Amino acid sequence: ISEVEMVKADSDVSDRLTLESVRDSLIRQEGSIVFSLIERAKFPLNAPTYDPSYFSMPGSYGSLVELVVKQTEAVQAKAGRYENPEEHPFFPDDLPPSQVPPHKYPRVLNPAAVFVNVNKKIWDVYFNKLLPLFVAPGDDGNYASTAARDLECLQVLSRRIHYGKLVAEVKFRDEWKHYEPPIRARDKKTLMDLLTAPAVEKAVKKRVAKKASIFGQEVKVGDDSDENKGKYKVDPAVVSRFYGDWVIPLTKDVEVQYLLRRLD
Ligand SMILES: C=C(O[C@@H]1C=C(C(=O)O)C=C[C@H]1O)C(=O)O
Repeated sequence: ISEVEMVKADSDVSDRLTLESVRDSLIRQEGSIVFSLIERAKFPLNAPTYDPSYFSMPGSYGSLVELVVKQTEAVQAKAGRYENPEEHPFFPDDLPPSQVPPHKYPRVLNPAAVFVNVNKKIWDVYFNKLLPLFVAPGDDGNYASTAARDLECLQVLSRRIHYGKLVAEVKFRDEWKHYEPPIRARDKKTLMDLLTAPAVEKAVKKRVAKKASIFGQEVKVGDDSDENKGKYKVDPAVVSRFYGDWVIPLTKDVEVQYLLRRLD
């Protein structure tokens, strides 16, 4: 493929970038998030996964979940994962460089987008606010599998929340005349008001609750009893509240942070 075709393909991608296409992607990602939470909820809390004193090995990894996340990110960094502007590591310091030939990702975002990473906050919110609400208390010893499920949840949440960069980019392109003055004035409040769509947020919260109730219901064959009605693998109300309290606000935080750098 020639350089000219490459460039053309690139501009096609940014031409296709619309608020609708970005919102469609966010809707699809809801399914991945709900499924990942359901997978994690197959295990109880398994507190030793998060306890730095549970194990020790050379190098300072902290807890088992930190070991799994740091080492997995190191492997994935070598495989080129973080060259993709849609991927964000939880432990960006000391990551090894990519070992694979560079892929030419379409340049859609302002290059300053790389400085926006809210994964520290996502880590804190996931382990301290969300996890205790949707997993059963207890310990079944499956710590490695538990950490693997946590990593999956963290990665899909991070992807969704950092999609705020793309959301902000389309909103800026559609209405740059409105966005430019508050960006120059570093007026976060006005930016937040401009990018907020209350009706969309309300629909998102309703839809994720519905997805959690559909994807997480017990499916029985040959049993007409209502015994399992209303029993879900992950409580739809918890998912909806988590979206409203954290996922949406963090996405908007990413949007504002990105917009503040949009004219750099
Ligand atoms: C993502 C968007 O921006 C804001 C954040 C939303 C979200 O995180 O779901 C929804 C609506 C907006 O308030 C959007 O407009 O779609």
